[in-house]
Amino acid sequence: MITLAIGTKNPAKVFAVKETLLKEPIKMETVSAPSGVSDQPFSNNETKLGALNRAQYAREKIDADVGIGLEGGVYLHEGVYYLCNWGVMVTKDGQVYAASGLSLPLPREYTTGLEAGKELSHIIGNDIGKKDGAVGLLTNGRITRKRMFAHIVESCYGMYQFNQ
Ligand SMILES: O=P(O)(O)OP(=O)(O)OP(=O)(O)OC[C@H]1O[C@@H](n2cnc3c(O)ncnc32)[C@H](O)[C@@H]1O
Ligand SMILES: [Mg+2]
Repeated sequence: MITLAIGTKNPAKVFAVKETLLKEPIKMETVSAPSGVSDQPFSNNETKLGALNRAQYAREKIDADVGIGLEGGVYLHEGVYYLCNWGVMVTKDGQVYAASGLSLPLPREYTTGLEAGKELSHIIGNDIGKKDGAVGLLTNGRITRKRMFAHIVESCYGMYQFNQ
């Protein structure tokens, strides 16, 4: 049995981790963890760093064997803003497993607010980040934030297992 610290209280992220790793010999605990980056990350680098910071903070906070952080952001590609999503898993002995997930173009109507410094979840409203996410909205409910992050969690944990 290993212990895993989940670096967020956001239900979409927490359930993505808990449901994915349900059958594994893991004791899971959620920890409110700061990302250490902007509330609205603006690049893949910044988004990935936010996930890493949350994973490390959460793991250290409860001295767990493993920590995981998940972070959403946007980046500019060929003049269009895309959503991006990253997960990072860290271990007590310094292993780091990072994976990125679904990336989708954002419609122009949302990007004006982003450029004015607003957070995407505040532009869309309705607590979207804690529910189906922008990915859920833009895929007409087919790929929810939980499902998208579950894929990332599965990938990080798979890489962790492969290396034990
Ligand atoms: O910080 P916590 O409490 O964990 O939850 P959060 O919803 O703020 O999650 P992030 O910091 O990872 O998200 C960064 C921003 O992107 C927003 N967002 C919402 N849905 C998204 C999606 O599908 N992909 C990327 N970013 C999304 C999110 O609400 C934030 O404004
Ligand atoms: Mg946030």
